[in-house]
Amino acid sequence: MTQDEMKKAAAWAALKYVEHDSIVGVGTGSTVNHFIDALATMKADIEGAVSSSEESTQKMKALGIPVFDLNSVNELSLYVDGADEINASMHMIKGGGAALTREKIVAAVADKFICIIDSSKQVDILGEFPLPVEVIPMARSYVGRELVKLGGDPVYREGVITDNGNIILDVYNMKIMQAKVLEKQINAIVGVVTNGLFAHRAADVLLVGKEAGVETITD
Ligand SMILES: O=C[C@H](O)[C@H](O)[C@H](O)COP(=O)(O)O
Repeated sequence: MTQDEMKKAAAWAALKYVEHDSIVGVGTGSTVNHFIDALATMKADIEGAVSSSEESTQKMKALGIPVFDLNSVNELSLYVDGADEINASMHMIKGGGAALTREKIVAAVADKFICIIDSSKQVDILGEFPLPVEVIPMARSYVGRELVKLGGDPVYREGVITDNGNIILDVYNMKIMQAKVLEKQINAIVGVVTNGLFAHRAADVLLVGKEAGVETITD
């Protein structure tokens, strides 16, 4: 099985959590793209989706899945998204595709977060994958200096502007032992919109695509 086939297997396994007539929170990325393909097969059975990025919105609209503004939705039973890394506490690093802020917002509203990954994303310690931080452009240098004080090596992601008009700093060389603490510390830096640690809003169910099939892990 290729890595993409493992992503696809995990993504299709998430379909069974989708409730009849519901509005589904949809993440962003190559794994979620498989989920959107899967969701399209039951579009007549759901009300629609709330999207976490322009990329996912375009794909869903092209497949005929109605996309709702989050402000018009009172509750979401489900949010389905991938991750760049996830540990045994279901804490994640996300934002490899620069969609972290909208993902965090939609995930915050949802009752249940289903994380879909291939097995390469499971780690013992978070931080091998550089931690994305969305930053207001004029604060880039200041936030960079503050991130160095926290022990990281921030690198400006050249040529990337988020859906919210901001920039991304990727923080290298962080061995993240206390994800909740670090998530808060980084978010407290003025000029940071949010960071890609999802520890306060961790995953509830993890679906891992593996050679042998899809493993389900619950918190
Ligand atoms: O900004 C992007 C998201 O956080 C993605 O969920 C994450 O990067 C995983 O993406 P992929 O499924 O492409 O590995």
